[in-house]
Amino acid sequence: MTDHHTRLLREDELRAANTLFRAALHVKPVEDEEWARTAPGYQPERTVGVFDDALIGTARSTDAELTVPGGATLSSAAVTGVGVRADRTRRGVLTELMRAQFADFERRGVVAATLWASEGPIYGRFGYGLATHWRSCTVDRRRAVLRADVPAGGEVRLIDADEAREQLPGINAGTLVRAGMMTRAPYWWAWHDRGLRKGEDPVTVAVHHGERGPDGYVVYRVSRTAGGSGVLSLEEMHYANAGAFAGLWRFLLGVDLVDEIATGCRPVDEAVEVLFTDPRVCRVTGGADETWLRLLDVPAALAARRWRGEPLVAEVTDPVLERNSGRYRLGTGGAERTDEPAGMQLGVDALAMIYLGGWRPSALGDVGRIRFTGATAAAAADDLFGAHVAPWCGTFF
Ligand SMILES: CC(=O)SCCNC(=O)CCNC(=O)[C@H](O)C(C)(C)COP(=O)(O)OP(=O)(O)OC[C@H]1O[C@@H](n2cnc3c(N)ncnc32)[C@H](O)[C@@H]1OP(=O)(O)O
Repeated sequence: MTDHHTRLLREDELRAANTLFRAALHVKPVEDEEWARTAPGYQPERTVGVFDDALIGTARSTDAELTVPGGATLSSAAVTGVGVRADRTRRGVLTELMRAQFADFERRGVVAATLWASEGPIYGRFGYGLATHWRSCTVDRRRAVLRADVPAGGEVRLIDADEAREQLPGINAGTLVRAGMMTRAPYWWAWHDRGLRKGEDPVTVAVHHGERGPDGYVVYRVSRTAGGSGVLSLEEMHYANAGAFAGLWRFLLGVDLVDEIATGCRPVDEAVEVLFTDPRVCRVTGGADETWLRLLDVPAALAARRWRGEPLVAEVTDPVLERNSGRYRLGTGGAERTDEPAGMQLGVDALAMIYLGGWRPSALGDVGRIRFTGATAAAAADDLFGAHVAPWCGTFF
């Protein structure tokens, strides 16, 4: 790119960035009242802009801690709000935004970045890899009968938007048990609060109380057609334990005037159908990629996660952040740089795909994304990177 400059935006420029982003998504600008509710969702010093004679591109992030296999967390950035003016696309503005963000993340010691991609081909070239997935189901509520062995769960109580603002951050923080889950900054909760207070259908928040207090919640809307059939759409369900999961489902099945419960974006291995005497009352309705992950500091990321099985040397190539390229010995003792010969060779985007356990390394080997040397390397990599639980973020940003 020529004739441009890139910098962090000032507070009085954030609304223009929001308008630009919305226009890039073909959505009209927010009104004044809505902007007052939107602005608190912008973390200061985290919105980048590219200018020529005006603002032509923007991207922002919020700080988060990302859970990795084994339960440790990484300092991370949740990237969103990426947009380039329609008359300035395909001339390197996004590339410049990514460069500026990566430089800022490096300065601040951020180890990983995640995002929800609007389109699949955009972010791989910058080293992001598709790391987590979701699936959605519809439960036929009138036919659904819980099995006798499903835990009873505790009491479920409705709370209003003010109580939700106060209580949900604490409850959510106790539920981040899966790899791929992230802490939510106050800026994220400001955005969530806005969502609770707008829209045609009322939003309901219900909290589960277990033996040790609040340990899960659901956020949902119910829409009813003129013919009278009702659909309960789950916007969020988070729980810290099996009792809360069962207790929340028991509550949802009891909500009146509902024919179907649409789960929204859930973990691919969440055993919803197994709750019911007839698993077929739960129909899988969709699935897609959830978050993309960029490992910005590969040595720190590899050192943080748990490894199982026999050691293996991985040779990583990172054309964008060259400092990450090199060989790493991975094993139960940890991860460290080495000169030993490699058993697997892969790009940093493929490393991001397998890092949280969302893909088997051997499956990526089958399609040419990872090269293995030696008869046992693929199986060893599957053991090393294997996760017992499917990674899932569960936070939209
Ligand atoms: C995390 C989020 O916020 S997701 C939301 C992302 N934003 C949107 O989808 C809004 C609509 N789209 C846009 O604003 C822009 O088209 C962007 C941000 C996706 C891309 O911005 P651009 O400035 O055009 O990207 P840039 O010119 O740097 O492209 C770099 C490369 O990516 C490719 N590329 C960029 N966008 C796309 C795309 N949507 N599909 C396929 N390839 C793409 C370009 O062709 C280019 O490839 P090349 O280097 O081989 O020529």
